[in-house]
Amino acid sequence: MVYRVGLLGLGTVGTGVVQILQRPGHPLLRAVDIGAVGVRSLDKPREVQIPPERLTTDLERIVSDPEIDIVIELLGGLEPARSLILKAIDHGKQVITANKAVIARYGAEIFQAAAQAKVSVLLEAAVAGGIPILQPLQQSLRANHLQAVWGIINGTTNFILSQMTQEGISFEEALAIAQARGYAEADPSADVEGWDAADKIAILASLAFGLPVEREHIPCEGIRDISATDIRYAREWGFTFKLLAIAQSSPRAASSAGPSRLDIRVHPTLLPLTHPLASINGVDNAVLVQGDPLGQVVLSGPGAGRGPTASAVVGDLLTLIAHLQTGAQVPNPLLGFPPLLPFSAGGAEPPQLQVGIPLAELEAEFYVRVLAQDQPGVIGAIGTCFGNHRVSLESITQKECHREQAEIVILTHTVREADCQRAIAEIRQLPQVAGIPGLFRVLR
Ligand SMILES: NC(=O)C1=CN([C@@H]2O[C@H](COP(=O)(O)OP(=O)(O)OC[C@H]3O[C@@H](n4cnc5c(N)ncnc54)[C@H](O)[C@@H]3O)[C@@H](O)[C@H]2O)C=CC1
Ligand SMILES: N[C@@H](CC=O)C(=O)O
Ligand code: NA
Repeated sequence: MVYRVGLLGLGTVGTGVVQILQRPGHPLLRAVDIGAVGVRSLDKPREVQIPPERLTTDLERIVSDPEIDIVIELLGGLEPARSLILKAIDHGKQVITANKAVIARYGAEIFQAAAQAKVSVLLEAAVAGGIPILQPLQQSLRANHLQAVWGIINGTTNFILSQMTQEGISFEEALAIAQARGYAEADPSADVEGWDAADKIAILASLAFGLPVEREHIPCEGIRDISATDIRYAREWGFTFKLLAIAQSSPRAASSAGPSRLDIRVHPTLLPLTHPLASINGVDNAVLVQGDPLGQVVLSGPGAGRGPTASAVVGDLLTLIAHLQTGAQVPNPLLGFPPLLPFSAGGAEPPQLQVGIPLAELEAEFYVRVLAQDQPGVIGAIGTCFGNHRVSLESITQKECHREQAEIVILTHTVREADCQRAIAEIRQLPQVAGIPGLFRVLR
């Protein structure tokens, strides 16, 4: 039996998929025929050889072609990717995609359509590139009550932060390298602003906690405000910067009768150098899963790039073919979008989790860098502002002084974010203060 694949998109990942399929390392892949490849331009020079009659700009035709069994969507962006996936499902095709942006927003629609059409939609490549994480969450880890998923799940930003830390190169230089290596999204704002990590944590949380996660409800901050100075000071204090995506159940307050809440967010974070995620560098990603009775598991590896991402896509293809050969359907991973996935094994009730907690209500330690006139009493004035809002300080240090401006760096104890923000607003009003260029959460 031959399985005919229709490939949509022949960019970084699409080319990697063709390269694997043209030199198959697994006998099952010899049953795969690349029947059609949808591209934007027929004349563009390619790194892989595709018979010209199989290249087409008519992507609609591929997803409705009765000869095609499996559609692999590697276009990126929301449209036409979403419509093509839905049309492929409608025509009874199995679908593989790496498109987290589409799944995070339209997962419910897509998985409902797939359930109706009795086809599978697989997306291991969409989260953490080459690291197998969706399958483990769906199967090997299912016996647990999952409590937390913390991830470094954007390769571009982890690469940029690592390069700025280790090589001392600028943000722009590091981003240009990440783009040249094929890590970044077509619009790298999605990486830099944290939107791509938010798409991925929406998918992970939906799967881990078995409930729908509205993408817009995820507070999201990117890495643009992290300067080389902050990286250096953080290092001196034993911390490193990471763009963390967090999803964790947060027990309800004793006074509240409401449901427990799902704390879900993306933001730059200072982690102690001893933290299990602190040593994840370069384009690598890592996902830390905490559950009961499991404890903690960390899966790490290459999170972006041609080879690793294509490896995940072709892994899904193998899973699909193995199932098709026995007539079985691969269980769809994301039925948690509508809350159908049980929270734990054994048919327990789905959790009553309210999704999203405003950042102001959360607690963290904070790193703050203040620029102020180098005058007697300025540290005292800053300390008083923090004290006025019940923000206790672990450390307040004057660092370097440039043209009579001192850099004062503060590390708070664990405080409510709203209190810290009120203190910061008051500090900004001090006549000696010129600005607060650095304000970041510290998690341990
Ligand atoms: N590059 C990476 O490291 C990773 C990428 N992904 C995802 O994989 C997907 C593909 O990413 P890349 O290969 O990096 O992107 P890319 O931009 O290198 O490739 C996309 C290709 O699709 C083509 N395309 C886009 N819209 C089209 C249309 N309407 N008609 C015909 N062709 C069209 C583009 O011309 C381009 O050649 C995206 O969803 C991305 O988020 C996921 C994990 C890692
Ligand atoms: N742009 C993404 C690609 C993989 O998902 C990233 O940098 O992680
Ligand atoms: Na993956």
